[in-house]
Amino acid sequence: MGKTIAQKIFDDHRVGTPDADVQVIRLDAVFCHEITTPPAIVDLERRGKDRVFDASRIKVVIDHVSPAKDSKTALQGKILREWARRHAIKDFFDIGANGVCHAIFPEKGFVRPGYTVIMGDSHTCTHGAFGAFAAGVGTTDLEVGILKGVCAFKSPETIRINITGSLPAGVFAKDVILSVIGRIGVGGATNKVIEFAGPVVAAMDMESRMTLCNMAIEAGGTCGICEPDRVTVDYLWPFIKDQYDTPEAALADFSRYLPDADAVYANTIDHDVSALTPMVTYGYKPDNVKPVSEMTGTPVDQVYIGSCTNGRISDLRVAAKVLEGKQVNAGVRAIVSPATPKVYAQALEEGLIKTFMDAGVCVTNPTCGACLGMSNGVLAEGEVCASTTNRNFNGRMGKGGMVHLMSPATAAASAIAGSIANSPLFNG
Ligand SMILES: CC(C)[C@H](C(=O)O)[C@@H](O)C(=O)O
Ligand code: SF4
Repeated sequence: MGKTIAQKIFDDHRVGTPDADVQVIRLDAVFCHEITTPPAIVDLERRGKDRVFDASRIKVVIDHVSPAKDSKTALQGKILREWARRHAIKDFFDIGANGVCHAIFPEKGFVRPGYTVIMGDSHTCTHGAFGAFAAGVGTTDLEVGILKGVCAFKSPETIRINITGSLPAGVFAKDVILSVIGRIGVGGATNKVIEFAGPVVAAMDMESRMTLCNMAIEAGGTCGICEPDRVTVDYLWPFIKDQYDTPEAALADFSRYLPDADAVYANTIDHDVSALTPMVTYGYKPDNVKPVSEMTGTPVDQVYIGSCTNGRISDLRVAAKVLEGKQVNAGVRAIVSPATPKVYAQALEEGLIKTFMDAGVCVTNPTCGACLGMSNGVLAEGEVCASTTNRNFNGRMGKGGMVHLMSPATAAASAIAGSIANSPLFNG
């Protein structure tokens, strides 16, 4: 019987019985940030188990509230910092070098096709864009992962979503994933892996694939996975060139993880995007999705462009293209948070930061901050935010605040209009 990508990865990493419903797998990497790792560290210390399975496989960042905004967040950073130092964890990214976890770890080349990765963060699914199995876990699993380098998962069932047709101009990966979630619902992939495939995904760059996989969890998915291909190899080449003679050799190696033609899926969905228009959410669930044209004119108080979904350089380029020579509406405050220092530096070099500043946008340091309503742009009661993030839960960006999820192009256009608006990049 043929196998899916996740099944092949599990086959490579399984410790113990292959047929068990719950399978224990070896971990290639454990990622950590300052919100969920400190409780695991404190508990491990309390139990006399302050050890790590392999310091070189643990990657750590302070990203959610950075710089610290109060004594509580300062303490979270301190616990993580001291732990990383104590265990000689080399890959630790602190103020000045830190960025949003799901942007900075791929950028550093920490994720490879076939890898298994866990993190105490629900959007760990992002890393599946590289053909890896990457899942968010709770404190107990994180502790076991840190200590022993293994994690238990139910045998992965997979939904295959073939993105077919061709993407119209001005319609982006964010619109695709919003339309997919709108179609299958917030529970549509519960406890399943989503394989994103088809010609549209094959034509996407790695950043767009990360945007797709990032929101797999918003449909309940454990992980979103893309097939490793030449695009994956080219992105990773600087990090793997010592391991392989040629990119072709790397590709041949990674193709071990391609799904078999007769792989067995829980469900296969063909999702044609040829007639897709820019999408936006309207309620408090990520599957409350409509075309932007049906929400045009909805007033917004704040526009936020950033996060692990859409804070990468390609996102900033699109936003800057829309904002070039324009002004942010007087009734709106607009915030851009480049996701990593590298993204920030690149945006500076390309003049994107100047474009944002000239338009009246506030550019912050790389951090999650506003995305989860913790700092750098928290909404007041009753306020509305047009946002490139991934969650529109009630109060997500501030108690009593409303969030509309959209692409960077739509967010930038909404900043200019002062209300939800289609970008001029889309001429539908
Ligand atoms: C803080 C962390 C636990 C949380 C998550 O797991 O997703 C955060 O990143 C979020 O997006 O809400
Ligand atoms: S940017 Fe937002 S969604 Fe992503 S990890 Fe940070 S808080 Fe979570």
